[in-house]
Amino acid sequence: MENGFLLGSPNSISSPRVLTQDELKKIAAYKAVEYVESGMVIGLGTGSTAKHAVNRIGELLQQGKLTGIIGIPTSKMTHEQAVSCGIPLSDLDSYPVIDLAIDGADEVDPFMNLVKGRGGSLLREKMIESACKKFICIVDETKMVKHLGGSGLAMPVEVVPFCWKFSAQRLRNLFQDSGCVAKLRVYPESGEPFVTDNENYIIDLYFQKDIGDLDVASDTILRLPGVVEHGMFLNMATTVIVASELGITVKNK
Ligand SMILES: O=C(CO)[C@H](O)[C@H](O)COP(=O)(O)O
Repeated sequence: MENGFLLGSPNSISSPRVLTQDELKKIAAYKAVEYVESGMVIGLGTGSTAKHAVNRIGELLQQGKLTGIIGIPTSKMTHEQAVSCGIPLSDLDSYPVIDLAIDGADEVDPFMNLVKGRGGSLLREKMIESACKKFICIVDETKMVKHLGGSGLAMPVEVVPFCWKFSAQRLRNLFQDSGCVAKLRVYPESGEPFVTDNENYIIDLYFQKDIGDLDVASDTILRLPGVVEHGMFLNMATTVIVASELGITVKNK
C-alpha cells in the first residue's frame, strides 16, 4: 500500500480533512492512467470513477505527455466525454485487440470478480473489457465486498424488451433459494423503463443470500433466452486499484 492521503494544511494544527468518495475515485483513476503509454489502444470505461481517467488521458494528450492514443469508449456517454476531451476514438471492429482498459465497478470480491452495470453500460463494457490484454478496475474502498451481491445493491441483467416480465420472472426463479428479488430498472423521474445504449432493458437482481458458485450462476443466466448479458465480470480484471483514506492498494492477478 502506498502513502495515505489525509489532507491538512501544513501550518495548521486542525485535524486533517477526510477525503470525499469522489476524491478517492479520482486518486484511483489517476493511478491507473500511469499505466497508459503512448501508442496504446485504450478501453475507456463508464461511470463517475472512469470519468476521471478519461479526463486525465485527455489532459495528458493535450500536454503532449501522451501521443498516438486510440480510445474505445464503453458507452455513448463516454464517447461524448472523450470527444470533448480530444481523445481520438475508434471501435472494436477496427481494433479487436485492446492494450488496456480502465473502468470502475460496483462491487469487487476478494478474487477480483466484479459486479458492473449499475450505470447501465454492462454489455459494451464486457465486450470491450473481454478484448483487452489488461483490464484495470478502479474503485474506492466502499466497493469491496466479501462476495458478489454482498452489498445488497443491484446485480444488473440486460434483457431484450420483448416480454421482459417473463424474463424477470425466470431470473427470479433461478435464484429463489438466494431470496432473489427482480426489478425492472426505471428512470426515477418518469417511471419509464431505463433503456440501454443497445435499446434493451435492465432487470436488477437483489439477493438476500450468497448466490453460490459464480460460474454456474453466470452460465445459468446466460442460457435464458431473452437475456443479453449480465453484470458479473468474472476473472476479467487483471489489476484492481483501490483508493482509501489509508492510501492506494494495487492488486494484480
Ligand atoms: O459498470 C459501470 C457502468 O455501467 C460503472 O463502472 C459502475 O457502475 C461504477 O460506477 P461509478 O464509478 O460511478 O461508481
